[in-house]
Amino acid sequence: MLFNCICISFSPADKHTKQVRAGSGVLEFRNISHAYGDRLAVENVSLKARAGEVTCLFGPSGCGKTTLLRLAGGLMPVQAGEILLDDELIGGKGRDIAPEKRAVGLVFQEGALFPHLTVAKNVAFGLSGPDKQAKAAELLALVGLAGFEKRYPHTLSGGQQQRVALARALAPEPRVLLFDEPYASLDTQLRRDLREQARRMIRRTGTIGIVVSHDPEEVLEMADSIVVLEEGRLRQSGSPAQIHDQPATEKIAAMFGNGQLLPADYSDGAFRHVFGDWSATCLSGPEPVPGPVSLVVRPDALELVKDANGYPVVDVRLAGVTMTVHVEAPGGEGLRVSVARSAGIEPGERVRPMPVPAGIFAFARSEA
Ligand SMILES: Nc1ncnc2c1ncn2[C@@H]1O[C@H](COP(=O)(O)OP(=O)(O)OP(=O)(O)O)[C@@H](O)[C@H]1O
Repeated sequence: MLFNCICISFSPADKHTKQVRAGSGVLEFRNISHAYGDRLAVENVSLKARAGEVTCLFGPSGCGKTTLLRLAGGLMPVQAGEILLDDELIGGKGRDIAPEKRAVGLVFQEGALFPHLTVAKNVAFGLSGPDKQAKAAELLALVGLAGFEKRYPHTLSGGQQQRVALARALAPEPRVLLFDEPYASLDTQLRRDLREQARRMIRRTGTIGIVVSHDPEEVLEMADSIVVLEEGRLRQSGSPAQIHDQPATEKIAAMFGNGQLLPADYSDGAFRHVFGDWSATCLSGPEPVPGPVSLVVRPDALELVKDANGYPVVDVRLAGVTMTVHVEAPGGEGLRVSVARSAGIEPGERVRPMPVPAGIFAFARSEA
């Protein structure tokens, strides 16, 4: 994650802008590897981000997301592999185009605005020509901040500052917009509004949007395409639906959809575990080989059957239109189950968690 980095780099709209705006631009990472000293942070990553779309780089802390973003922005030279913008080499093979010549805009966490400049001057920074103030005003209106031109950053809320940062990044009509966890410090509703706004602007302007995030909810909401990284390697890429519905690994299955890991043994078409036996009809994806498996169980992939011989409900929490019921196995293992509020389940009752058909993921487990 890059913090408080005043680093908006771009070049004015160039001959390629029209092409990108028409929706044909692609930013491509080809076999990118990057090491800090002798420590490999990114290993042989290839991906394409397309114009008018949001591509989210997703993964746990330290998996290499920011490193890829910095390489795309030209903030570090490419050590191995190539970065191409519309088939033109911009980084790699000894050719590293300077950040200010890349037509790339960066949006970071709070603190990215120039504190001594008004909102309008922040947005117009880097623009030239007599109409730059008019253009700044137009962009501020687009991000819902008409009338804020003369204010200074410290008089704005965090969300307003981020909208100014978005307007400023968009001002020079960059071909690529890079976002590094830009809304991480803001409250949920504001984050949702700002994501939506950034998404609309990227679509409308035909910009290539790349967003770094470790928040699965944010990624599912914002992305057209998700790239999942683990320890510097690309683990899976695809649409939000593909990543959510056909996760390639146990970790990905668990990260999206609040998955819970449940060790089980698979044999004779049934999974045996601390909450009883489940038939293999619960399985989403390929059948595992018989033996130890890890089941990934999402709270909304289970139903609760009231059963005096079942497992105790130890807690019930409100979760919007649903309730989250915590069920406990004899050994203390817990399972969260999402049920309708009308289900009328109370702590102390006994229930049996049963999977909905095709709702559970199973992955081979090496240890017995
Ligand atoms: N300047 C640096 N010097 C040495 N190691 C670094 C440097 N920057 C990053 N790293 C290391 O490289 C790896 C990848 O870091 P990177 O910042 O790309 O991860 P990230 O996925 O963006 O993490 P986060 O979500 O925490 O920001 C980490 O192990 C990190 O410690």
